[in-house]
Amino acid sequence: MIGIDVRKEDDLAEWYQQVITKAEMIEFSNVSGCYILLPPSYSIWEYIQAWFDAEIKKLGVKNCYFPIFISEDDLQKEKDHLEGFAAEVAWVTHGGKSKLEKPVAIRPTSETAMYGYYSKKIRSHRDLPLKLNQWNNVVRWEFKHPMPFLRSREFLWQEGHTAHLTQESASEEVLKILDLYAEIYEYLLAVPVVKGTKTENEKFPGADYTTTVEGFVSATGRGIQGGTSHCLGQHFSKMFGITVQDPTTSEPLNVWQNSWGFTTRSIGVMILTHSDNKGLVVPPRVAETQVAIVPVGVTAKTTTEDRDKLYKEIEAIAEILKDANVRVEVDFREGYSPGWKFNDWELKGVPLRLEFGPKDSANHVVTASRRDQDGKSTIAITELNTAIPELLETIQADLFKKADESFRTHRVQITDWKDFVPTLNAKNLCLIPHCLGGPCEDEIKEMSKRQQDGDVMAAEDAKAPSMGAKSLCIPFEQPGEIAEGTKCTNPNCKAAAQKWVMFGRSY
Ligand SMILES: O=C1CCCN[C@@H]1CCCn1cnc2cc(F)c(F)cc2c1=O
Ligand SMILES: [Mg+2]
Repeated sequence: MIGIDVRKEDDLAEWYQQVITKAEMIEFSNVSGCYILLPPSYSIWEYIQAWFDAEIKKLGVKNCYFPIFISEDDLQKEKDHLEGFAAEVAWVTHGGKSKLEKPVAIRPTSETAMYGYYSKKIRSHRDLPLKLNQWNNVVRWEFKHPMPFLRSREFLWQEGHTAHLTQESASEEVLKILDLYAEIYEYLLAVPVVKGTKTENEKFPGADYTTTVEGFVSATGRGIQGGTSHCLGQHFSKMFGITVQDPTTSEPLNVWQNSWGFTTRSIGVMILTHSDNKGLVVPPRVAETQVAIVPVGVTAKTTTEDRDKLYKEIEAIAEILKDANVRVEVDFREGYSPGWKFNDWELKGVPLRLEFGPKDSANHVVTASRRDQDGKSTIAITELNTAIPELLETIQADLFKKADESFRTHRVQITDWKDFVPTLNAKNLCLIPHCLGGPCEDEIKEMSKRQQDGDVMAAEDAKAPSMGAKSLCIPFEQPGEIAEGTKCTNPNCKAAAQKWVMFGRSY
């Protein structure tokens, strides 16, 4: 497989497509907006699943599976939140040749599939808290430009749906789940995120409030929603009649609910964050192959005996690494040069490559090359069982550090409106003192669509229809106090600023 023949900084869309196809992460299907997840990407999803599943089970969450089909009546049960989404619902209208009496929807999310059951199951406060999760797929017939992992018409996710006796119990869990989402990004994928609350404009209409982890694609300067944990309040329990008798007042009480979701979009954010012009870069914690060992110095002149001796030593080195719980592959493929093999492993994003040849054997060392940095180092074979795990940890930490520094420098505090659009155009997100008013946000989106005179549009902006900035979140970590009397940054808005809000163009 030849390498990537376009640069990330020159043509991001083409670079991204080449990385995911040449690293055999994705194959395109014959249905627009739907993609084949090949083993290299599915294995990353499995690492995410294994880690998160273990964590939510510690919280008492149980997995289940509800039907993919939702009756029209059930889907319509929750009208006001649906109205904004109706255009995305995929409907089944026929069974073979025969038209269905009533079309059934393919789940876009499972609230309306699950809460009828919740209403039956939850009779007394002793049935609370009820905590169910599904690992499944959902379909949303988006019309915006699809991008593998980031925006597809079918995607894999988990959706957690919990019911609680008290608002406190619900809101405590919402934040615990959000912390787990941030850990998936930062601990597993080495991707930095900002935790915060969605504004009224951007929250899930069916929720009291939505908390979110927001990522950043430095190549385009756009924000990206990475996972949401909603406090639904009593909205759905009133709609679906999920009530218990309050154990203290004996009055009927609508339960307090949460729902939280995390999707395969996270893999796309990881690819865009770390991968480079040599191809994919996979953080060690989610790399199926963490170390590839390539024999070197084997030429036509090498005797079969010497070659076999070298290969045996390589097998022994691989055993040392396996015993140290390192996921290692030896590359004895015939007919390919070491250089070809190096490029192939780099394309596939393997975090660490070891070379071993007659010279290394004579010196009892291996030669190590990190995927995330240029240069080579030698490691004594006797040190491998500790040095390799440490080096993988260092690679994981350095990948995060680099991405975190980049994200931090591209979150710019703005207090003067004249700086807002130019800062966006320089591929940044903007933190501004904001009044939190919805119409004001809409106006900011409009005003940031036009490029101010003389602004050189970034290459991809010139191509993509220029979009406005929307609010991404109200960061939990506010960058500072808002001085008394500070006005909203929108020059046409006379309201007082309430919070620092992170705005940006986004996916
Ligand atoms: O985001 C989550 C986490 C997991 C469970 N669901 C919540 C809210 C989902 C919000 N949402 C998001 N998208 C939707 C698309 C649709 F076509 C539709 F009918 C409904 C929705 C919809 O309710
Ligand atoms: Mg959507």
